[in-house]
Amino acid sequence: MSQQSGLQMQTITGVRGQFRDAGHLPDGSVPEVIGRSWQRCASRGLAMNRPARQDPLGLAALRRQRERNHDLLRLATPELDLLAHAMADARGVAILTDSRGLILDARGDDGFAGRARRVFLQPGACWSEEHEGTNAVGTALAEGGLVEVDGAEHYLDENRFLVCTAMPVFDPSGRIAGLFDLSADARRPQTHARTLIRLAVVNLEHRWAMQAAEADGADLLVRLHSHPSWLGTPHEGLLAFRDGRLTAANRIALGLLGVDASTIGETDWEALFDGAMTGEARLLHTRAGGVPMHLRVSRPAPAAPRRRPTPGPVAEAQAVTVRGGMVWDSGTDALLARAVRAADADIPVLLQGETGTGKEVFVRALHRRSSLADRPLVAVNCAAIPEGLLESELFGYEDGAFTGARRRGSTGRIRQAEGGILFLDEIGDMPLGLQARLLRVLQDGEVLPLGAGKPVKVDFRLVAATHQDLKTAVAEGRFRSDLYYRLNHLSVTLTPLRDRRPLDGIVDAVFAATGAATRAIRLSDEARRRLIGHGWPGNLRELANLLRTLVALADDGAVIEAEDLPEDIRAEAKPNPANPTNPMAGAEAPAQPSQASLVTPAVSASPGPASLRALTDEAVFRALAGTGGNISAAARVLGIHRATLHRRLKASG
Ligand SMILES: Nc1ncnc2c1ncn2[C@@H]1O[C@H](COP(=O)(O)OP(=O)(O)OP(=O)(O)O)[C@@H](O)[C@H]1O
Repeated sequence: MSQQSGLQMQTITGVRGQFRDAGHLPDGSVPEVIGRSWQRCASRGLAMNRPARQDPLGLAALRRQRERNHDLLRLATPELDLLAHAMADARGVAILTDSRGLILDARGDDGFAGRARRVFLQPGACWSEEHEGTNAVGTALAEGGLVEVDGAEHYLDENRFLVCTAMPVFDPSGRIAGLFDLSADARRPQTHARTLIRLAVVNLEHRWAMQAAEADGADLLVRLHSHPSWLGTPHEGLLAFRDGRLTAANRIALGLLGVDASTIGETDWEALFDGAMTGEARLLHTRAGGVPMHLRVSRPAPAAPRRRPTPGPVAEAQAVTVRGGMVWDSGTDALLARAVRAADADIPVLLQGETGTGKEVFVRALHRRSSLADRPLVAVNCAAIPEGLLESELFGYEDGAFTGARRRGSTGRIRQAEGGILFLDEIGDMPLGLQARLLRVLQDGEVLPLGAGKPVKVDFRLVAATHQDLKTAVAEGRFRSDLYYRLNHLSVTLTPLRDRRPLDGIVDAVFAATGAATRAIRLSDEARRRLIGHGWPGNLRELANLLRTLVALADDGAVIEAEDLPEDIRAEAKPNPANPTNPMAGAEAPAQPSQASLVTPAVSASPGPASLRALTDEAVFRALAGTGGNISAAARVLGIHRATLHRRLKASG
């Protein structure tokens, strides 16, 4: 996304005026795609100054729409999770809509989500051009491709505070099935939205085409590209045939063949290729355009074989479930059920656990399952906000409360959580002075914004989390005992990964949640044993990051071997499922364990320069998403200099 400079802003404001008053749009004054959209809006009689007007669906109706788009929602979850993670830090939201622009899911920064709701950028609202004029969602659907709408390029005056990038998702029959959108405040630079969204769409469409080939009983799967080293990456073309007839394709394949979606279900091999359907790897010419294409032909991967049950009680082996891409062992599931009951009964929940055990994931699941699912969840990481800012961030301030305050004051995060859940992460890091103020809010049910004369009533449920041992912090005088007792009504401690059971089931489920099976990627028995025997000082974060990266970097059909694992996991002498002697067990985890070594397979396994580019894109996407879009952190994860990463993003953005 580009951020409009002050000058551009003035110019476009002038252009808006001319267009509104005289219907005149000077050549080159706005991007062509924006100009076309403004013309469409004007011809529908839409006025630029029309106030936000929407009638978002209620919960039951929205649920029905979500059920109707069940395949899209299920398949898009991993990408939406990653995009939401990136947007949480970029202070924006990631959105998934249906094919008409109805918002099915919106996640990311809660503060921005609150502002977005004021213009109905929220689940249940429809952002087609008919409803909202020029906007990334509606305009990308109208144009059928990636569209960015920045600030005053929005048609309605009210939407000018937004900068949005959107791209439609095509299903394997070539129809628009939905769309990803990244929206944020137009004043914040969002430099990598285009790259993130493109990679998300390419990944999703590739996975969808693979699944469709399997589900439709295709007897032939064809991967194609003009350059052979792109084969086996999400950037390859995919075609599925049954009895010689084309039954599914991804958008890349249609583009490479120079045909449109109407050929799916209608055309056969001979109409597409200038050569017979024989052999496994071939170079054939396309009928349309005669371009030479490298093909890899295979039978679609059969459903992944079930593992033989591992020793141990059957009930344990079944006690791992995957929901929304997250993995729940029955022990943690039972803790979640208790925490939901407590939150529903307005009992504060205190969540403790080592770093990476999934505390934040737990709280988001708690919110979704609780009776407050349609109310706000406002998350504040007390360790991430500088001490001097935390007070105003939490409690808000009145107009002109202090120098530098935004003119119109700020409600503060506590009041934003009104009617919902306030999640105070890393509460052990809250300075003592603020602990006293927070205690007062909890006791009195009212908050006094900075510079305000009188307090404001508040009503919210509290969930607090920390990786510190709060009892010790109290004993050492770093945490107020009265606040500790106030928070600690229901205390939930998330078990470190090394002590969770069944650990083999968790490793298998986290691996399955990466979507490995749809690309026929397997773990060798030795690699799996090593993973089960590792001490996992970084807990679920370390396991999930490692498996996602290994799968992203592997070729389709590959077997991930023990040699592909990072040095510290490979080097562990005696794999042992319970791993009680692991020297790292119980130690404070490093901030980003093993991550420098994660990228090794990307380089060593890459088959060629073009393919390396695709794999790098994938690794960059994962690293950015995994670090909330933070360039420096992503560069560290990838083991490259941040300037190199900037350059790479510019090149692909
Ligand atoms: N139940 C789960 N299933 C699969 N992956 C998970 C699960 N919980 C956590 N993860 C992975 O671990 C990462 C970190 O989770 P989360 O941020 O919730 O941990 P945390 O305990 O809050 O960590 P910290 O204390 O460092 O803030 C997630 O982004 C996800 O990749």
